[in-house]
Amino acid sequence: MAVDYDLVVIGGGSAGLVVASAGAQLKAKVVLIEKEPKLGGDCLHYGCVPSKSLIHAARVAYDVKQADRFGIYTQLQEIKLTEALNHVHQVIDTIQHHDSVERFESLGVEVIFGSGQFSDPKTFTINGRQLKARNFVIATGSHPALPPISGLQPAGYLTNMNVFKLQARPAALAVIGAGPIGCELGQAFHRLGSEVTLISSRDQIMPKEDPEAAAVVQQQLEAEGIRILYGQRAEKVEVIDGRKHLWTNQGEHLVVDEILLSTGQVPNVDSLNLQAAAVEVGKEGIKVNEKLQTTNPNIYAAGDVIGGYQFTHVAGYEAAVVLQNALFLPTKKADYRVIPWATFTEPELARVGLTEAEARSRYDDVYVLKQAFSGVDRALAEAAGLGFAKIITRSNGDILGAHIVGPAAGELIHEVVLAMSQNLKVDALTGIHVYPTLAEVTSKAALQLKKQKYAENDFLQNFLQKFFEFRRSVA
Ligand SMILES: Cc1cc2nc3c(=O)[nH]c(=O)nc-3n(C[C@H](O)[C@H](O)[C@H](O)COP(=O)(O)OP(=O)(O)OC[C@H]3O[C@@H](n4cnc5c(N)ncnc54)[C@H](O)[C@@H]3O)c2cc1C
Ligand SMILES: NC(=O)c1ccc[n+]([C@@H]2O[C@H](COP(=O)([O-])OP(=O)(O)OC[C@H]3O[C@@H](n4cnc5c(N)ncnc54)[C@H](O)[C@@H]3O)[C@@H](O)[C@H]2O)c1
Repeated sequence: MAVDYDLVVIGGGSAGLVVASAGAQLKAKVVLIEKEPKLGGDCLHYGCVPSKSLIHAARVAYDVKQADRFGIYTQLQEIKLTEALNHVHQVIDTIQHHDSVERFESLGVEVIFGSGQFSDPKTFTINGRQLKARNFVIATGSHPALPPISGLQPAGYLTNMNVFKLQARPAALAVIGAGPIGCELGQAFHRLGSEVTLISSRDQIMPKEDPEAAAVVQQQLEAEGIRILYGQRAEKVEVIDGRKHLWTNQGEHLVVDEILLSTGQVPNVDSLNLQAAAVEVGKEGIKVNEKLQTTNPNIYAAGDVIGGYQFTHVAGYEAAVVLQNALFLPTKKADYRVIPWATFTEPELARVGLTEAEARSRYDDVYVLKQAFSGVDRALAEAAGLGFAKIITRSNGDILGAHIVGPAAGELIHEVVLAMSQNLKVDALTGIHVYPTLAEVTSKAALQLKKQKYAENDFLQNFLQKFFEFRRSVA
């Protein structure tokens, strides 16, 4: 049976845009469907871009407040949240040009706005049209989870979907959930003048991270004045005299002006009629195999909608895997061995590969190579000596993972990412680094393997001692 398209891509965000543009440039006939009136998805409109833009404004405010450390005395007169948010929206508008319909159409992609659904395993119906394609790609992303908190709905709450449209700064803000969204936005709002309480369901913030690295961020958040409630869950909310009263399961009672939810993301699958297409959904999202085929092999899925690593760069990587499999032979498997990510708090926290605990559960010969930023001259020059780099290796120098918490951690991690992706030994990171740079933290950490092994090797130390004694005696 002939079909109209090579690819129907559903969802115009990080994953869908890569599949659609690259597919069209490879001369496939591609249609892209987006339910919102703009392309770009969460990352551009409600996620990475607005959050990082607001974090930058917040950092400027913090630096101004801290300037007296360097003998610079200035008075911070006022912080206007709405003007900080203007910066956020200007950045979105600038990037939007790159994700414009015109640009995609000029690449040869047909763009349809609307919300459709599968009518059978080979047909997607939208705006009264039946689109038949050789392959489909579901890239519909995710939306914020709504935890079962009594009274939350009527009291009203913020999520990443509406927080960047606030018209006034909340004097007091409760942030429910201490994952990356809660920590990044909690610190940003606090620096912009809100009194912030972060509710962490665990006894540590950012539970997916190396505990020692997360503790450094935790220490900084608390030092700045953010209150963190540990091992507590928000349970009940009530509006009394115009303010939001929140109770936790430990009986803690907060009175705030706004509540920000950051309790995880849920895949966008409900309106697609996936049953008609024989596409199954699991606990985390659409079920896929290693080639990112759903339970219907002609339908692929990528990005947040399949759960797993919910990051823009992972969505882009999965899009590339899908593109190759859907347009050519389905032989490419997604490989998640070297996936980096960073949380853009200050200090930043970046990670790639295994944690120390994960590494020790798999191997007996694990080495932990650690270098504090307090031993990196450039970090001291910039008064940013908090944090460390930790590289996890095996005895033979194989790199299993790395965790960097400190200045520019999100940039610095890439040297380790390159080494891991190319299967280089940790020694490759000890090459000459420019002095004084923050990147020395990686080379100094990497050098620790040789140092630790030498410290363990009594035989070599004794041998060298005797060798030099002998040489002195015959000189
Ligand atoms: C506050 C926040 C900060 C973040 N910061 C970072 C960061 O710094 N770095 C990072 O790597 N990641 C970050 N992320 C995660 C990142 O935004 C997501 O992982 C990424 O956007 C996922 O891409 P996607 O293509 O799967 O989904 P999206 O980019 O959300 O795209 C999905 C698209 O599908 C559309 N859609 C949904 N349903 C339908 C339907 N039925 N029909 C048609 N279209 C539909 C949506 O409107 C959307 O345009 C952040 C997320 C949040 C919430
Ligand atoms: N810098 C980045 O790359 C970045 C930034 C922000 C978000 N993201 C992505 O967005 C995704 C979602 O982020 P997130 O922070 O919402 O999710 P998350 O799942 O990482 O963290 C949510 C936290 O909220 C807790 N929680 C759930 N219900 C609670 C309750 N009732 N009370 C208190 N705590 C509760 C959970 O236990 C969890 O620790 C992340 O997985 C990440 O991939 C990435």
